[in-house]
Amino acid sequence: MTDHENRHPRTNASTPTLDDSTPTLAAENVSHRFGDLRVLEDVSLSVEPGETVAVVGPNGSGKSTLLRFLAGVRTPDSGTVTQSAAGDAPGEGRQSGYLPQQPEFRAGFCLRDTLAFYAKFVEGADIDQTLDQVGLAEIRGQHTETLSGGQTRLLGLGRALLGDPPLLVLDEPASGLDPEMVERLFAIVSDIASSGRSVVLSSHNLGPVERVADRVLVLSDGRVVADGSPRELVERSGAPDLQMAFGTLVSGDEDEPASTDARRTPDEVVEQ
Ligand SMILES: Nc1ncnc2c1ncn2[C@@H]1O[C@H](COP(=O)(O)OP(=O)(O)OP(=O)(O)O)[C@@H](O)[C@H]1O
Repeated sequence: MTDHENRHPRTNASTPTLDDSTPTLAAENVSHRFGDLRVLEDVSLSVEPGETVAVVGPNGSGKSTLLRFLAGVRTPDSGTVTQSAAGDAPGEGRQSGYLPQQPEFRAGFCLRDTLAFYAKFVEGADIDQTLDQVGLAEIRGQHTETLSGGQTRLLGLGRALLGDPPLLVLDEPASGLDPEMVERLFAIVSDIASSGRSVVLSSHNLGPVERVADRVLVLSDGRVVADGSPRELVERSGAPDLQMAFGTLVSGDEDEPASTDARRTPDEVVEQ
């Protein structure tokens, strides 16, 4: 995503409303092709205020493509995406924050100046508090080009959090983070959701997803093959936990007991 897209996301955003029953985000029958490749087919999704929805699935199943559409930085071939800032969630004026899978920042600027640049486009952003929230306060003076992959992702998370938007769309926010930061990241997500904001994230970290997500959408080859609470999906698959249920859910064999395939860890599925 370009800096321009980050500052001026294109969405079908509707006028913010005070009606609590309005979903923060609604996607209906989203389909998309890249040339001959069908990447998404009839994906529908609704996210309520305060809800955390995780999109999971194997590599190439369409998660990032879907999240770009949900964030409003790209438009699908067909279907609609509507963002509606509902209730009294904070962040009036900015409907969503987006963390792309590979956040990029201009070299030669320190972290604080970088967030200060983006904060100019956002009402009520607190740069120091945001740097503290994502665990980068101590290196606020460091230049962006000297950051590790995980630190760059945390800075991207900080950019998405600026101004407390009512909707956060986070593409693999935990990728490349050490175990402590993974826990911190999912704790931040929990805090955000408990303050009434909505989060859609994609992740291969199914342990934290099972603990934090209210709903899990499982994509396989661009289709939704399962959608439910972590507990529902685990029970439906017959596996002991979401990580073990993954293979069964992706293959659509939920009536079968957890197979050997289901016992592959997400990492094994990812790194095939
Ligand atoms: N710009 C593009 N042009 C052509 N094909 C694309 C493009 N972007 C993505 N694809 C293809 O679309 C499919 C879905 O990609 P996407 O990045 O959405 O998957 P993903 O589920 O996020 O994967 P991962 O877990 O590896 O990040 C893949 O087959 C990918 O190669």
